[in-house]
Amino acid sequence: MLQKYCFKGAPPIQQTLAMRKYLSFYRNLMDSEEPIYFAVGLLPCYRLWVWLGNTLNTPPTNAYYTWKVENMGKKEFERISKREVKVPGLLIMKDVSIAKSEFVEGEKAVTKLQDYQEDPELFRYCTLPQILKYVECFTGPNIMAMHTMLINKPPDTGVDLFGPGKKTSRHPMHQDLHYFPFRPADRIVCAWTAMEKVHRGNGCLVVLPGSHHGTLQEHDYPEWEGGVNKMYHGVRNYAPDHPRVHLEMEKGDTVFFHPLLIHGSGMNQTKGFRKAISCHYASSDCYYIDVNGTTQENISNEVKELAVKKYGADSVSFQDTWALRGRLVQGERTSM
Ligand SMILES: CCCCCCCCCCCCCCCCCC(=O)SCCNC(=O)CCNC(=O)[C@H](O)C(C)(C)COP(=O)(O)OP(=O)(O)OC[C@H]1O[C@@H](n2cnc3c(N)ncnc32)[C@H](O)[C@@H]1OP(=O)(O)O
Ligand SMILES: O=C(O)CCC(=O)C(=O)O
Repeated sequence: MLQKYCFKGAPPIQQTLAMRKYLSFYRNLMDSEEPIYFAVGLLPCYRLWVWLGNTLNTPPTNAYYTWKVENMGKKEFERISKREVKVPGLLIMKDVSIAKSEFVEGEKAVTKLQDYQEDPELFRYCTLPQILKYVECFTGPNIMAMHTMLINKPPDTGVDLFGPGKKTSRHPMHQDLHYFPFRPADRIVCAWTAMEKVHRGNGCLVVLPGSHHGTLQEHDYPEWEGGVNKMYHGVRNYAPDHPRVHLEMEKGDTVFFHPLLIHGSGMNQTKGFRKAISCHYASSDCYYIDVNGTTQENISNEVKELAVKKYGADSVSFQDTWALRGRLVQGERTSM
């Protein structure tokens, strides 16, 4: 363990007065009280770790970076999934194959946290300098975090929980620009970070290289027998023989991609959940467009319907749903 945390030899740490007091407090508690008091006594420590994690600027080269990423983001995901914290505006989405099941609970029932921008712990991802330094190359200095997701791709093997291999964990091939009523496309970029090793077996991202040089295509629900998740539209026509690249990634690896890039993800054939966190950024100098009469009208209607149903916002426009959710992460909020 000492080696794992990069200690060389026995650490020459001497107890200070404060440390002695701290330890003797716990020792007394253990000696004189029921075990539950000890557990309660440790609670400030639980809060302290989170505070330390948030306060320390730990770059990916630091030996504790992986530990921190693993413990902070995943812990917050668990707390949200168990409804221990309630985050304003956040949608907790279940996979379509289990949406109506009462038997799957907690984090196993959650396929995606949509719009986590009001959760300080998760939103810290969108503000990481290590990410923003690349984002800025696309957006310029005024940066908005427009769309945030933590994706918990469920197993789709047909084992116990999810029925006989419905393949609903797949994400159809699509272009993210289909969802966005703002332009120009070249000032929008997605950062997608693997929260664990992702590979073909657990449904890594699949991309059609070069497709971002094309135009926005018509999207709709694919005709999948096992059902399709809400708003998982796919490109209607793309050349089936177009070369594909599977993005196999290590935990913490991040890919940045253009909103016209045709991409999706495969089915998760493992028994574990495949987690990734993402943010779509746009320059705050972008401008909103009217999508009525365009191929984006179908998604615009679905999003407005959802805004009415979930938030009672019946006069909200498609553009407003984005303006309300967008958060400035760097520079000035000029037009978005
Ligand atoms: C003012 C601010 C406004 C904010 C608006 C927010 C807009 C979100 C916009 C998303 C933009 C996405 C941009 C993405 C770009 C990247 C590409 C994607 O990820 S693309 C993908 C992006 N797409 C999204 O992220 C979708 C966003 N999520 C949602 O829309 C909701 O989670 C929900 C409606 C699917 C379920 O709400 P929930 O409260 O849990 O459920 P209920 O109990 O209310 O049940 C209602 C009915 O829905 C059924 N049902 C349940 N689950 C599913 C399912 N998975 N599939 C299908 N159906 C499902 C359920 O069985 C019931 O049916 P019935 O009994 O009435 O027959
Ligand atoms: O994480 C995935 O499985 C797919 C995510 C995706 O396609 C997207 O964020 O646009």
